[in-house]
Amino acid sequence: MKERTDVTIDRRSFADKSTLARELAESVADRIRAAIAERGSASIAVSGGSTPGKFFQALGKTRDIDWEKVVVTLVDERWVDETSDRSNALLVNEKMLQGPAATARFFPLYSGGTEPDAAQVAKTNALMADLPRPFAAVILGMGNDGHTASFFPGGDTLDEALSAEGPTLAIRAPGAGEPRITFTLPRLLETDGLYLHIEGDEKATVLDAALGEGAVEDMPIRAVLRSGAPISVYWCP
Ligand SMILES: O=C(O)[C@H](O)[C@@H](O)[C@H](O)[C@H](O)COP(=O)(O)O
Repeated sequence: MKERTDVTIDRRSFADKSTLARELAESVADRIRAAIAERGSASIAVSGGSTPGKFFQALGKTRDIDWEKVVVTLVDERWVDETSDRSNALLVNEKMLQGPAATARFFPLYSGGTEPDAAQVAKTNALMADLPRPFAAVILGMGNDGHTASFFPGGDTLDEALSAEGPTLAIRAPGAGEPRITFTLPRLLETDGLYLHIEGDEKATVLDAALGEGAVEDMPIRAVLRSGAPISVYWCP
């Protein structure tokens, strides 16, 4: 397993958060432009949380992208509406979909109500039927417990999340706070470019542990790292 991950993981280190944000935005912008040139449109799926704000701002300011042909969605979402400061959609709207990127379309994962029950998830999945496929870029984050997207240790639908076509499903986990909705792993791997954006020494240590031996259930990001899909890790202190 180690040999296989070594050849597919490209680890890049940057001096600081601003440099990382700029370089990641440039790489994702290249993917978006290439997808539009090849397929006429582009979709990207981004992570929420505390890490990606600067990257969102850098990407959203990029002028030489035909943003009207771009659909932005999230790899996962907390089941809260956009008035909540826990909303990943709110973060994307405030940080990325301003200025040049304001003409992009945003496909939310949250579809209303207090619980992601079957009817609500079906609504989200119906919307995602219009998402350009494959993704031009998928940008993952990682928690210190080894989760990525909403693939949490102890997640009640973790097995399905890592194997089903989806495109999305509900998941609840002790470490997740609210109930969540997440794209499934097979669907996230349908991408021209797969990125992992992490910052700080603690997360570098967590990634090293995830690259070692151990169960996927303990650190679900292992499912991504062991998938054989090429992944670019963007890290800075
Ligand atoms: O909604 C979310 O919480 C995310 O999409 C999640 O998967 C995130 O990427 C990690 O939890 C890292 O979060 P931080 O950037 O806050 O450390």
